[in-house]
Amino acid sequence: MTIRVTIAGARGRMGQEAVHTIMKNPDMELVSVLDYKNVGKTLEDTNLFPPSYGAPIFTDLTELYEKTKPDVLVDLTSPESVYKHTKKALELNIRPVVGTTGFTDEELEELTAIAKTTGIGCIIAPNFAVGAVLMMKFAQQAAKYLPDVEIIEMHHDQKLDAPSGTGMKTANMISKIRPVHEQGHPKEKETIEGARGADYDGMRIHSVRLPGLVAHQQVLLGGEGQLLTIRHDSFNRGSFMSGIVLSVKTVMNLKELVYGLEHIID
Ligand SMILES: NC(=O)C1=CN([C@@H]2O[C@H](COP(=O)(O)OP(=O)(O)OC[C@H]3O[C@@H](n4cnc5c(N)ncnc54)[C@H](OP(=O)(O)O)[C@@H]3O)[C@@H](O)[C@H]2O)C=CC1
Ligand SMILES: O=C(O)C1=N[C@H](C(=O)O)C[C@H](O)C1
Repeated sequence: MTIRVTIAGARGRMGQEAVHTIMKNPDMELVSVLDYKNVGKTLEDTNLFPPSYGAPIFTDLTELYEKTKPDVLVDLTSPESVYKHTKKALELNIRPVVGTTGFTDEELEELTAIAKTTGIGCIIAPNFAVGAVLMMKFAQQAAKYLPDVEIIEMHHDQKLDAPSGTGMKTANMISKIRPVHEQGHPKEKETIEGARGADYDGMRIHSVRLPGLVAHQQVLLGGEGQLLTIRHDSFNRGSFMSGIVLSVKTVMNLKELVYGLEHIID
């Protein structure tokens, strides 16, 4: 069976790469695009894609669903719009595969509840690169033995959210096995606010934004007389594409929300 896919965010850095990936996949068909520009036109009219890319562009997800009946919505947009898109897709019986980051814990809880009630599959993956998923899993394992952890995530300077979804997910995974405790000196004081980074259960997350970077993270685990560094680098957005393909295929057989690619690669 061919999986009918729609994409939100097709003009973006990730979206363009994902459009090519879906178009090349023999098991998938790109049936439409959700956007607020070029509405009523097709992807080829954006001048970003070859003439054969004829997927029609809609701004309203209900109309898009009625006219093109997608099985899956791949969302690669922005922290502002992703929650609304995901919720609406679940209500319309379209399975969301979400790469967009910036969800609050409350939003994730609410979407999990909606997916459970409706029985519609949904995958929210803060990082689709298999190496990044392994980095998070290895860091979680290591934190059992070295529970003093600092996370340094480094991204291109066009990124909207901080900390990154990957940084947040790493801290979340580690917090499941690491007892909450403050790190550093109990009397430490920041001379400049933010110097010690964001605080996640006592773990510090530092966000670097520079031109030239794509997506990189290192997890530092310190112990008496030793330091373990676990690092992952995405040098281009091709690194995320196999995770998107796997998610689109897997979500077809899910009946609940899965948060993180680690739950589906095993
Ligand atoms: N899970 C993963 O593995 C990865 C996740 N990401 C995440 O994916 C998201 C996108 O990243 P990136 O491609 O770099 O960002 P870009 O800004 O390059 O692309 C986002 C695109 O979405 C469009 N857009 C914004 N709002 C809407 C909307 N309501 N409907 C339709 N389209 C919309 C934007 O249009 P316009 O610019 O005109 O507003 C833009 O074209 C980010 O949250 C990022 O963190 C990125 C890489 C990997
Ligand atoms: O915005 C990006 O580029 C990326 N966003 C995701 C995140 O916030 O973790 C995934 C990857 O790091 C690239």
